[in-house]
Amino acid sequence: MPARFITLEGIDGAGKSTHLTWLTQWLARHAIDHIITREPGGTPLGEQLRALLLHEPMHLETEALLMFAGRREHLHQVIQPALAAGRWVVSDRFTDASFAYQGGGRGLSEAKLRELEHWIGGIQPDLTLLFDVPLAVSQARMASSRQLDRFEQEQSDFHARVRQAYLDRAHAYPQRFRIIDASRPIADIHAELTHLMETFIA
Ligand SMILES: Nc1ncnc2c1ncn2[C@@H]1O[C@H](COP(=O)(O)OP(=O)(O)OP(=O)(O)O)[C@@H](O)[C@H]1O
Ligand SMILES: Cc1cn([C@H]2C[C@H](O)[C@@H](COP(=O)(O)O)O2)c(=O)[nH]c1=O
Repeated sequence: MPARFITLEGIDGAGKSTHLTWLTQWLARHAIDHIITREPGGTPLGEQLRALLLHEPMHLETEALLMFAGRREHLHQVIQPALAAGRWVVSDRFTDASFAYQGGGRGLSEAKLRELEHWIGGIQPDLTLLFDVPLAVSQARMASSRQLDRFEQEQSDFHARVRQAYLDRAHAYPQRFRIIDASRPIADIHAELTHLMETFIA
């Protein structure tokens, strides 16, 4: 089976981390050699950029450039070598997050985002799991979590635009996106993921 590149996306508090744990166990049960990584982050430099991006105020274009700078390094150091070695890569967020947050959320033009994507030689995931929840659900989940970062602290209209941008991308790229209603009980979501992953590897 060729190595596959899978990404997990969704607004903050949608449940990505919860389902990433499940997916890691599913891959291990199927003896699929894989790595788990994340954005922003995934490399030592990327993790330093993550700390800045999540906590330091900055211009929108600086934010977008740093997201893509970290992604360039991530592709070069981690993602492409793993795929070339036959290992699956699962990334907690990737380029779709820039289109959703810097594009939909903050209003950076799609043309600029596409240019950055092209510039770093961005690849497309084979499968993108979009965990979709209404805002009220994500906000209730975030309320019970740790200290909120710069993105999580944004107003609800920001998160509404991010959600809509994700859904628009999912509809624009139906061949790789799967929209998962993540407002359901965790067991129901994992049953759907089981079916989805079995179909994906068939
Ligand atoms: N389907 C669900 N039903 C009920 N609670 C859930 C569900 N999914 C996740 N949760 C809970 O919601 C909280 C947030 O989940 P999680 O950390 O997985 O979200 P996340 O999308 O990864 O957030 P972030 O990206 O901000 O880390 C956790 O307490 C988790 O247990
Ligand atoms: C890759 C990427 C991420 N973001 C934002 C989205 C989240 O609010 C944070 C990361 O936090 P998480 O708990 O790891 O989900 O970063 C972004 O705005 N643009 C991006 O390209």
